[in-house]
Parts: sequence; structure tokens; C-alpha cells
Amino acid sequence: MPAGAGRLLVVTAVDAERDAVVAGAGELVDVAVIGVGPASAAAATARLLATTDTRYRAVISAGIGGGFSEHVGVGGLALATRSIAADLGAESPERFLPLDELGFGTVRYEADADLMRRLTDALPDAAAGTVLTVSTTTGTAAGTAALRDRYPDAVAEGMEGFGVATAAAQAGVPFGELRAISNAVGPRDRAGWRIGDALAALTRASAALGKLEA
Ligand SMILES: O=C(O)c1cccc(C(=O)CC[C@H]2O[C@@H](n3cnc4c(=O)[nH]cnc43)[C@H](O)[C@@H]2O)c1
Repeated sequence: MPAGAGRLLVVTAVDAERDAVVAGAGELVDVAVIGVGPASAAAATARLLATTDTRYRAVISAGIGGGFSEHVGVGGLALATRSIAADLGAESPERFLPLDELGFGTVRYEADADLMRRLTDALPDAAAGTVLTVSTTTGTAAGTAALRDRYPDAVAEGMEGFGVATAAAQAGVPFGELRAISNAVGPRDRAGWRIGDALAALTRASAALGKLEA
């Protein structure tokens, strides 16, 4: 990522996440709401990147997410070294077959190395690793075990990162993903979600985004 080449674009699924980013970063970054899930995220991010006069230095998918508890707890932060579409492929009696194994494209995008260096310098307490993108929030012990087995370095789960990464790759814009952890990936426990705590962590992290060196 060339230093000083434009502004950061931060994209979030919902308004509450946008508000949390703005509360931390202020006017130092551009923030847009792209909707929940990979399809809306990809389409909205692609439209943003195609219709702006700004040459963005990077686009960051930011929001709340589920954490794999051995790596990051509720209220913590996760930074994607890569984004993987964890349920894009085919089910078979033996195992899940990722789309790339079927020969139909990619299921992973690496985060931009220079952006990642800046982000980990700015957010040293964040857990860095694979962040999974799913179309259905994991909600069972069996589903959690399957993901851990398939992606042992996964630190978090969200629903937009791979969509944003796809749009970024097609536009030639560096990509990153930041998740503030609202819940543990595991059996669905809606009462256990700490969305407020995650949004507060997102605001604190966004203050660092605003200061990323030009
Ligand atoms: O299961 C529920 O009742 C429920 C209640 C509130 C929110 C949800 C979501 O599915 C939110 C999805 C939304 O938040 C991100 N997110 C947060 N935690 C996770 C997760 O464990 N796995 C995947 N995505 C998560 C996601 O990026 C969406 O934008 C469900």
C-alpha cells in the first residue's frame, strides 16, 4: 500500500457499526454502510469503489463478529490476515468441498500486507489470523467444531469480509478486516451477545484507524 495514497474507506454492515467507527475515527476516514451478508457487502462495496472520485488507499471491512474463544474473547479485537468464505462450496457425504477445490474460483483473499503491518502496529492487542465469512451465523457445537477443524487458524467469524475483499480485489484496492468480538462462535446464545461492548471496542479501535500513518 503506497503511503499517503488517498483516504481509508471503512465499510460496516449496519448503522450502529458505522456510528461506532465515526465516534472513534471522526472525519479521518470515510465510512459507509453496506448491509448484512456477503452478497450485499460485495455489491455495495463494488458500487462505492466504482462511483467515487477518491482513490482509496484501502478498504476495511469493520464490525462486530464472533470470536473463536481460544484466540479472542468477547470485547476483544480480531484482524484478518486473510478472509475466507467458509461455506462457499459443496457439501458431500465425506466432507465440505470448498469452491476452489471444485475449480470455480477462490474462497480466500489475503489482507494487504502493508495495511496489516500498520493495523497490527496500531492495534497490538488484536488477535491476528484468518477471519471467516459465513452466510449463516454459526450456532451449533457441531458447526463450530467443523469450522475449527477446517480452519484451525481462524480467530473470528463475520458475514461481510469476503464480499468486501472480492469487491476490493476486483477494484485493485488493498483490503483489511477488523472485527470487534460480540460473542463466542458456538451454540447460539443470543442472551450472551455483548453487542454494546463490541461496539465500544470498535470505537476505540477506530480511533487508531484514523491515525494510521499516511
Ligand atoms: O442469532 C440471533 O438471534 C442474532 C442476534 C443478533 C445478531 C445476529 C447476527 O447474526 C448478527 C450478524 C451480524 O453481526 C456480525 N456477527 C456478529 N457475530 C457473528 C458471528 O458469531 N458469526 C457471524 N457474524 C457475526 C455479522 O458480520 C453480521 O453483520 C444474530
